[in-house]
Amino acid sequence: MISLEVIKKDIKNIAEVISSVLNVDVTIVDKDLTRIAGTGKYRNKIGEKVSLYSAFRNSLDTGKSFIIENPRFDKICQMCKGKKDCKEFAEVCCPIRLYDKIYGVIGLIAFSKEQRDNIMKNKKELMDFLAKMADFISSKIEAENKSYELKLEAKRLEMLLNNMDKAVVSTDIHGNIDKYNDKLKKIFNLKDSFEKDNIFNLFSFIKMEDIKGIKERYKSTSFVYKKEGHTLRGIYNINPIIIDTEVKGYVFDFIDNYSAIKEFNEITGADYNIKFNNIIGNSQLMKKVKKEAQIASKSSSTVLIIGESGTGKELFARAIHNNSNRHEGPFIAINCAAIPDNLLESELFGYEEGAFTGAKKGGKLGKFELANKGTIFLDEIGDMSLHLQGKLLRVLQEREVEKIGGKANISVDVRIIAATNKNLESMVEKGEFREDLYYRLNVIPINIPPLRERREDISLLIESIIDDYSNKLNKVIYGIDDEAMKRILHHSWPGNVRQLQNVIEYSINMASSNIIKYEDLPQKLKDESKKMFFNKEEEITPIKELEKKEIIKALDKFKEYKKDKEKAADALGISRATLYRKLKEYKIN
Ligand SMILES: Nc1ncnc2c1ncn2[C@@H]1O[C@H](COP(=O)(O)OP(=O)(O)OP(=O)(O)O)[C@@H](O)[C@H]1O
Repeated sequence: MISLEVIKKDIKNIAEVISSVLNVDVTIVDKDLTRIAGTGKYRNKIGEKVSLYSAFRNSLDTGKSFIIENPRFDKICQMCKGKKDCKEFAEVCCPIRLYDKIYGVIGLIAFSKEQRDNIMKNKKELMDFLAKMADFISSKIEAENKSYELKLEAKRLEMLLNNMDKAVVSTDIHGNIDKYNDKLKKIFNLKDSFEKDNIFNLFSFIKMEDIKGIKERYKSTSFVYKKEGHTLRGIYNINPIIIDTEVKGYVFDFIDNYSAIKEFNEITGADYNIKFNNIIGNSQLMKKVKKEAQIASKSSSTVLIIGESGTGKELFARAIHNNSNRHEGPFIAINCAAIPDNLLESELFGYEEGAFTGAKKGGKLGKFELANKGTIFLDEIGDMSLHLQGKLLRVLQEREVEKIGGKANISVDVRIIAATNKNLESMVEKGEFREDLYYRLNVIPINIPPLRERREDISLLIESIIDDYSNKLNKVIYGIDDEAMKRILHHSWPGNVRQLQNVIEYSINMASSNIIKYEDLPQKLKDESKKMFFNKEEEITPIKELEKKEIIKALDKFKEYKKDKEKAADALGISRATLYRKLKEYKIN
């Protein structure tokens, strides 16, 4: 809510007009009872506060207009401290209102009988006139409010624009620059005079034909900007400003390569922060692998990670990147098996505008370009076609990328980590994988052992997975009982850690107590246990151990009952006395 002070020049003029028309003294106060305008005797008192118990206060509080015909005797005057010395013959108050808010009061004061008679003669006309004057002031307030709101909005937008990660510029339909943010000047290194320029002159990679007729956001076109030794690569979008189906202008937003990579990583939900201590495993085998990977992280040579599916190959690749001197650069992962060959080529190497039918305007940045100064993780490299293997080999040898349809090669500074669950050596023998590429990739091989070869790690992994998933699933699970653990330890874990995660997630869902029990495990795992019962290879459990386990199970089952021991003995098919004897024998409390 603005104060009348803001429009005091107008208010003073209005006070003078009223005074000269009605031949009485005029005072106009704001909502804090500060005199904003005054005529005659009150001219010298502008800026002072009027009495807290005055008629003005009454008008401000009630929002009503009134005439005090008999000052000192009127009800309103009873609280007034200046009552005794009051020289007024009459007083009129009219609030200044805009919608439901009162901004101040116009007051007329008669200091002579003649002035009072004047007021009393034309009461109605006078009140109408004052109401009109109050409305006039209100309209000024409204205009001022609007201009204040506009200023505030403009400031807000300016702050928003300048705090954006993207560089932004808006133009009219002819491309004349209108507004822009600080980031635009910064990333393109622009001189002040650029504002008078036209977007097509400023950025030659944007063509008038590109924006003509576009009715919706034109997305992710890559650009290269070169001027006076300053080069910038990135992606831009064109957003038409549409009002009532008509295009009125455009907003262009730009992100540089580095931000594009960050955006890419956010889209894929990549976890940036994997470190070696996030990789669980204390077995001798894992300790050895972690040590090798730590050494590899300090080198820039190519790493080939070999391991079955779900053993943590990507986890290792991320930890290597995060522990390397490239950790501030991007980590770009791409699964070579998940993308059809022709698309994989443009994903990896990008293409120039017009490289093929259907190619996007402005072309496309490849993952190698995006990974510049960072690491590219080529997962499932064994699934890459021989044609792409050849292109990849060239990148490894020349450290340059050849874009599809590109005239010049682009040099890149990328560390390559490849991974496979296939036996590349036998693929080489069969002619399915290029031998030269295999040797280029296999500079530092890291073999991740499958879970079945490091069963010592299983309980640690389970602990961490339980922590993780009970949080995610909002359940309180403290651990796993011996029987369930034994079953898990005997499983062959073809899906490795990923499969273990699935089994624990399932069991946490099924668990009806705070401990995962055998019955909570997936049926497939339990069925295997039955099969194992008949398997001669399996170790034999001593009868006494089986008996002890069944007794514990029965006690646990009936622990909530008053006659728990009696019920447990019944279920076990033994007498209570025998149960007590066995509890003593097996030292069960
Ligand atoms: N040692 C480990 N400690 C903690 N979590 C692990 C470990 N190994 C694997 N994981 C987890 O198991 C899952 C699978 O790991 P990851 O994707 O790294 O395996 P991968 O070998 O790359 O699998 P694929 O070959 O199928 O791509 C992930 O959720 C990962 O966090």
